Amino acid sequence: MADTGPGGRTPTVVVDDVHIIYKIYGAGAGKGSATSALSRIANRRTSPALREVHAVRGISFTAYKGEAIGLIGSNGSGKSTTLSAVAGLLPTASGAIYTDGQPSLLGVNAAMMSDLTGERNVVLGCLAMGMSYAEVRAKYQEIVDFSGINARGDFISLPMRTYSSGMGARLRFSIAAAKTHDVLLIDEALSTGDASFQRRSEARIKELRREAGTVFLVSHNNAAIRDTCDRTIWLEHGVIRADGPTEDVVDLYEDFMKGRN
Ligand SMILES: Nc1ncnc2c1ncn2[C@@H]1O[C@H](COP(=O)(O)OP(=O)(O)OP(=O)(O)O)[C@@H](O)[C@H]1O
Repeated sequence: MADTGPGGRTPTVVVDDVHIIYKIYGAGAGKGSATSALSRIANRRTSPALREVHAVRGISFTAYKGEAIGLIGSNGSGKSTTLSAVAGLLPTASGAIYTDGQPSLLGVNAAMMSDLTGERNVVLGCLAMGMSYAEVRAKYQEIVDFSGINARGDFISLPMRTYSSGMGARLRFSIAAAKTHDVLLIDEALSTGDASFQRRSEARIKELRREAGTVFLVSHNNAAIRDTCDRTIWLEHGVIRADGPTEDVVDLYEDFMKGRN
């Protein structure tokens, strides 16, 4: 995918008429009432039926090098599903996704070892992103400082299960942001953490963008989307409602949400 696109821009992600369907096994029988659940348990019946959720319905877009793209839409509209598919973590039912380089998904649920200390998770996370031991050593202090985990005591040497959800999310963001990514996918990271961490992470996303990658940001925080992204894609019921300059798309989305309240 080294070819340049219109205007000499380099495409980094091409999503071509993608459909994503979740298959849920054993969710078909019973109406979900307490009595039907009790009767299933009493009769030792399982429910073998298969249900499908058509989460993404034929979306297409091309992302270019240097772009920061916001993904917005109401709950369940398919934003996280789209990001996971671009990261290669979910198969498409039809259509295709092409990426240039390795996309990295940074989600608030990104896997970390809760029984290991923050310190061990930093090392493992960096190694998993392909850094060498020498690079990890060089970056370690910067990551811990950026996360602010040690601001009120030596928390980095405690197991991650003792962290608040905001502290965990900050550490995940700090690890992922320590590396320059070809395609960085961020799911709601900016909505966790306090105001000063949000400011730092917004600044870091801008830096990552300058360092040439493409950034996708899923967020319900429209102010963060306006600050960070120049282009925004609005998804609703798995379909793209608008794709264009952030100001225009967020305005349309806000009008739509006002109309629903
Ligand atoms: N693991 C899963 N199994 C089955 N269905 C799922 C799964 N994850 C998401 N879905 C369904 O897919 C649809 C899209 O969900 P998704 O999480 O992508 O939405 P979202 O726009 O990110 O929502 P939110 O803003 O609430 O985070 C929803 O109908 C949801 O119920």
